[in-house]
Amino acid sequence: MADLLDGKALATRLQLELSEQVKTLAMRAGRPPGLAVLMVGDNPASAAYVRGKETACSRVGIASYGKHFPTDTSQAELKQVIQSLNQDDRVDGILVQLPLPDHLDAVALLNQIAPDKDADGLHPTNLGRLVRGEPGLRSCTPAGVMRLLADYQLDPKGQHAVVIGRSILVGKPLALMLLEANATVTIAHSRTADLAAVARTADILVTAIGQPKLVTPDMVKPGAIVVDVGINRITQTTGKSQLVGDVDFEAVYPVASWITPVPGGIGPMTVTMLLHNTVWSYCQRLNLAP
Ligand SMILES: Nc1nc(=O)c2c([nH]1)NC[C@@H]1CN(c3ccc(C(=O)N[C@@H](CCC(=O)O)C(=O)O)cc3)C=[N+]21
Repeated sequence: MADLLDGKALATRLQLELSEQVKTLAMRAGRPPGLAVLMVGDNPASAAYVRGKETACSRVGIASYGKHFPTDTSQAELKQVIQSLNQDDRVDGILVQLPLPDHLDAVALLNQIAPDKDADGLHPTNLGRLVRGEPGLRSCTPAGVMRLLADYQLDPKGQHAVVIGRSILVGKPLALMLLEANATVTIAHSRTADLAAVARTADILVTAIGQPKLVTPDMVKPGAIVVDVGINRITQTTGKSQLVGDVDFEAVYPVASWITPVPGGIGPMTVTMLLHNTVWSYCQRLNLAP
């Protein structure tokens, strides 16, 4: 029978700590930290996430400079907006909400963000720092996973971690962070032969796929730690919409030792790490000790 890894409770506690820290820092610096969130188009899920980020910013005293653009905004225009935010001294973090509409080249835009304002940690410079084990801005979702494990004193050292998913947003950076924490890491994905057998060897099983109920109990070693990064909105037979992860929670719960719920697991940790990154950039840029 598993215990819950309560991301929501930890996120609340960390955001409270951040708000105290920001109060003192802003007094010394004469201005609060600033985060610019760029959203293009009107995907309702993205709009909800962006609102969540803005609420969290105001909770901890970060000024948010949200910008919302119509779906048909051009690459050139967005590039210019990012360049002016790079120059804007009030802005310590810049985030481009993904996914972008099809006509836009997301990677090219992420590359425009000044690495010291890259709140999402997706710029090649920051991903390169992660590969080399140097300090830098770390991607928010994987950083949230690591912080949650650390808070529960679940040390990945010597453990076999299996990450299902190889995205730049989650799977790849998370595999590197687990490696940095001395886990033995396997990255599995849609072409992995006998995924169930690979998953079953995991002491720490992380899924970041975006497929409801992908992880069933036969894929989980008894006593494993299960971290569910999936965020899937499904419509129940009753017509109600519900947020679920990649793990068949009810069925896996009895097999695992620790498990993250969805909602209330990694989602709130992701937002908290974004705030943390913004404050970190602010301290670096202003030469403040945090
Ligand atoms: N550049 C970029 N960076 C991102 O970090 C990024 C992104 N684009 N695009 C979309 C994904 C998704 N994402 C979530 C963040 C918080 C919750 C979250 O807080 N979820 C709550 C529930 C929220 C609800 O009920 O809708 C929870 O899991 O408890 C979910 C998903 C960040 N993303």
